[in-house]
Amino acid sequence: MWMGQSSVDFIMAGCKLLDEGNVQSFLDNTDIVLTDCDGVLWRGNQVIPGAQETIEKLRKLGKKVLFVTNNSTKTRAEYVTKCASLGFPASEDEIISSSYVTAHYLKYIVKYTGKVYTVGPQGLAQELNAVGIPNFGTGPDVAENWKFEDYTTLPLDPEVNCVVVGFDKDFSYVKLCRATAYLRDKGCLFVATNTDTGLPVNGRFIPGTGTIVAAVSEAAERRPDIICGKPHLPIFDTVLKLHNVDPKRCIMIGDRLNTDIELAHNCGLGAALLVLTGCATLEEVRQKQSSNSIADQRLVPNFYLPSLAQLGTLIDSLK
Ligand SMILES: O=C(O)[C@H](O)[C@H](O)COP(=O)(O)O
Ligand SMILES: [Mg+2]
Repeated sequence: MWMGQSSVDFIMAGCKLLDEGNVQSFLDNTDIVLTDCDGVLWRGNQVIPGAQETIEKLRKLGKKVLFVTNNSTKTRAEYVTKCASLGFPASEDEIISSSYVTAHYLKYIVKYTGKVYTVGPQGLAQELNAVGIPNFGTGPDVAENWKFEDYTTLPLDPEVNCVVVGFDKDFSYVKLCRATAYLRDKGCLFVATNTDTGLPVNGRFIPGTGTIVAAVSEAAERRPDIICGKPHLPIFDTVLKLHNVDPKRCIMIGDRLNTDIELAHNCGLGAALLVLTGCATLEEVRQKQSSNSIADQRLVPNFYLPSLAQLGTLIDSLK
């Protein structure tokens, strides 16, 4: 059942239901709403009921809404099209995707000048192209009648000094071998767009980018040097570069504790609101809430709602 618990029989000290008693101060302390996409606004191409209306109401209240997604499958321009088609009109600069963040981080922060071997989607390849970073690897790559000795003769491009892993629906054993061959050289940079383990699509959970990153990590016996998406800083650094916001006046609305909610803690945002239409459950929040580990406490949201629709209803109650 997607819509979370119908009633909650426990009150969690650190995490409160957003309600008519606290929503006014919640909104008064907010100028910028960073909203996650998969699991908050939509699941695959299925819009979550009430999400469009709530985004519209937030904008009517004068809040700047930014779409901050770990999804690396599209360029920002393609996200503008997707958002418009699903009823969330947005400009490119209002969309901060892990594909865009990864390309810009490599170009302008790492100042990477070589070629990239990409285990990832077209959207990521196009964002890398847009900043002038040559890359290859996207698309199907399978070997018929594979023999193990083929692995030792895989041609490696000497100009590749970075492997980037994103959401790759064409992931294959051959790609795993190529990525591993490059990454066995410790001087080759290992970059991941994000490490979400799964995402909600049309009522099912499908394996996320994190499962592909984990396969490459295990085979190469190393962890990514850089992870660009939530909860890591590069994606919020990009928000700051594009919009120069005050983190304390930002709230993060998300469906996953170890990306959306943890980002809020990592970046000192004003508050984090969890909605129960995607990955996380209240039981998970309760477990983190009652844990003694600081790492777990950083996954606890300030507020929760069954879905974004209820925030729209609360906004109506203020009139
Ligand atoms: O597997 C992935 O890449 C992620 O699960 C997915 O794309 C998350 O997107 P978000 O919830 O950040 O919009
Ligand atoms: Mg999500």
